Amino acid sequence: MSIQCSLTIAGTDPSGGAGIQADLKTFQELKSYGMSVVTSVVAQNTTGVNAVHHLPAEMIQQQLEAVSADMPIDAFKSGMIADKDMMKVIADWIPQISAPYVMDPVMVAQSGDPLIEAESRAWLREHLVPFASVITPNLPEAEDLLGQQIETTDDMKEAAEQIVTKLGAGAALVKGGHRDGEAVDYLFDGSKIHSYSAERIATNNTHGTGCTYSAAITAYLSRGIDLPRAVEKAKQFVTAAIKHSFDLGKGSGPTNHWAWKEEVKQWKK
Ligand SMILES: Nc1ncnc2c1ncn2[C@@H]1O[C@H](COP(=O)(O)OP(=O)(O)OP(=O)(O)O)[C@@H](O)[C@H]1O
Ligand SMILES: Cc1ncc(COP(=O)(O)O)c(N)n1
Repeated sequence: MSIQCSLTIAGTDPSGGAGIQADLKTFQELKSYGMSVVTSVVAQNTTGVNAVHHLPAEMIQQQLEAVSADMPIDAFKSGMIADKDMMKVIADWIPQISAPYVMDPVMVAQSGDPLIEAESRAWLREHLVPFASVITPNLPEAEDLLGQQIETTDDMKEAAEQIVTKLGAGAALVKGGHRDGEAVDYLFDGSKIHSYSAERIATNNTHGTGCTYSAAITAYLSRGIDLPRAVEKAKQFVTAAIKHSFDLGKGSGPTNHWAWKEEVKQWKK
């Protein structure tokens, strides 16, 4: 039996809704063998972040080498990369890997807690973004990357295009989760804009939606599905996960990684 493999390079969430834990659940659901390199151990739950312990860059390098020396990597993603030293070892490692790279440029948790050092953002933009096959910023992250405000639909499309043409990413998916109305995301794939729309679900349980979405794109890419279609399928996956999210914890609850199976049955009817 042949199996494709996905790797996540990210921080942890012991409450299981975001970070590495969300990524591995998503890979498993989408039939890609899941592997992980931990960047930071984060003591967090649905209400916020209590403490963070960053692993030494050397240890991240050792994990990357351990996994890539032995295992096939058909696609990989990154989430929380807190500082420049970590970014550097990842940037040095990437050229050996010939697989699609999905970058979720995680900057703050939904609770507002910062997950990346302010002074390392420029390094990420200049040295890591150009390696990304696709980058998946939410609106505040896209604003930070480009240093400009994004308000209208046209601004979002233009931002996706500029992240490719000015910052050098292969493709950019600007997500509209933080706007009102329909949840619409725009992908610029280097030649055209694709839009992905879903009903906005009235829920507070959106902890880890960005992690789940980028992990789903990674899993589909690992299986050889092309980017516009991988995003389309990942959007269906994350929408189902939000729609059937769990009222767990006292804050913003986690999404439901099993829900897509029920939804798929509905779509096929
Ligand atoms: N209430 C909602 N209803 C439907 N779709 C949503 C909702 N909130 C977010 N989404 C969708 O979920 C995906 C993740 O988007 P979002 O902009 O929330 O990412 P994010 O802010 O990076 O996530 P995170 O909360 O993990 O940081 C996008 O496809 C977005 O359109
Ligand atoms: C380790 C880690 N990575 C990413 C997020 C973002 O997820 P959210 O914005 O939903 O809290 C998080 N909370 N923790």
